[in-house]
Amino acid sequence: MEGGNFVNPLTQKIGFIGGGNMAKAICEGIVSKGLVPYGQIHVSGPRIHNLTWWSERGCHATQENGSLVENADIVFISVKPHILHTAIEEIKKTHPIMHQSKLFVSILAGITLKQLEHVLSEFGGRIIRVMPNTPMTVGEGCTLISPHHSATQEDIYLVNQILSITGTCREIPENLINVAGALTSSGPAFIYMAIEALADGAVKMGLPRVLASELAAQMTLGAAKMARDTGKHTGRLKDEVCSPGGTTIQGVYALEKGGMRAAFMDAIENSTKKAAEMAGHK
Ligand SMILES: NC(=O)C1=CN([C@@H]2O[C@H](COP(=O)(O)OP(=O)(O)OC[C@H]3O[C@@H](n4cnc5c(N)ncnc54)[C@H](O)[C@@H]3O)[C@@H](O)[C@H]2O)C=CC1
Ligand SMILES: O=C(O)[C@@H]1CCC=N1
Repeated sequence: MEGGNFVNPLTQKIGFIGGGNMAKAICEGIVSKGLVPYGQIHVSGPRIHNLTWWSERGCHATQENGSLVENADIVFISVKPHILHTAIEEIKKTHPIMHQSKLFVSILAGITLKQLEHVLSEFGGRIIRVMPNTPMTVGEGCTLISPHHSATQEDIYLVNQILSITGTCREIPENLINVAGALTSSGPAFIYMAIEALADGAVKMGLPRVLASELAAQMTLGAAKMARDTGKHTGRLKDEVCSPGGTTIQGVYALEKGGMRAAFMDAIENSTKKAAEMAGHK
């Protein structure tokens, strides 16, 4: 699903168990597009003073994961994967029974639908596993979604609606979510490193830092749009930049000599393997 211009605001209350980087990115993305106001967003975390980012904006913050789940219609589980059990146990302690069936959306790397089903079984809720990325803060997210069989068509539509307003949202078989997530969710870190390294090179050659960083980011944005929108193979786009005996091919040679392609491939392999390890699969 692609984000469109017309926004039909949601009436549902959206909750986040864990108010860290990724939860903030989703919150910023959906509020800035007008899908929900801050006042319709709930968040929980172990220390209330760590939730000031949320309360300052008018979101409802609580230290109790149980009351968060009770108050929200859709619950994004957005803690670190190793905190999942603790966070869910905290709900059970204060709210062993939920009076309404909830929609749980896990953004946890590695954790499978089977594991989520097991952990959340007592709540009888519907479950969707997603893999978002932080660029949704600026409306250019790339989210993957793998619904559990407990999720209804309405649930899937709703979660698609929420996540596609901040970029794209693509349904994917669960067996591909670790590798696709390595590309889309970890990938931004790899690209930031590339942007930083390119800017460093320009600084080394005398360009002021601020200008180098700004130009590197804008250039990357343009190159990404070319790769996405022209329909041309990236190899052809590269060839169109490389004049015979020109400047660019000298840089291409340096990257090939430095093993740039193999390094990026290794990065995706390592991140994919780590996601499987997090689920307990070696
Ligand atoms: N950061 C990213 O780019 C992406 C992260 N994810 C996933 O999102 C999840 C969160 O990652 P980040 O936001 O980066 O981490 P983070 O460390 O910024 O956020 C985690 C939050 O959980 C809170 N927390 C800790 N214990 C808790 C508990 N018992 N109950 C409720 N909240 C608790 C922490 O105070 C913190 O605010 C992870 O599972 C990660 O795999 C997925 C895609 C991208
Ligand atoms: O590094 C991580 O584990 C998380 C999941 C994908 C992006 N950040």
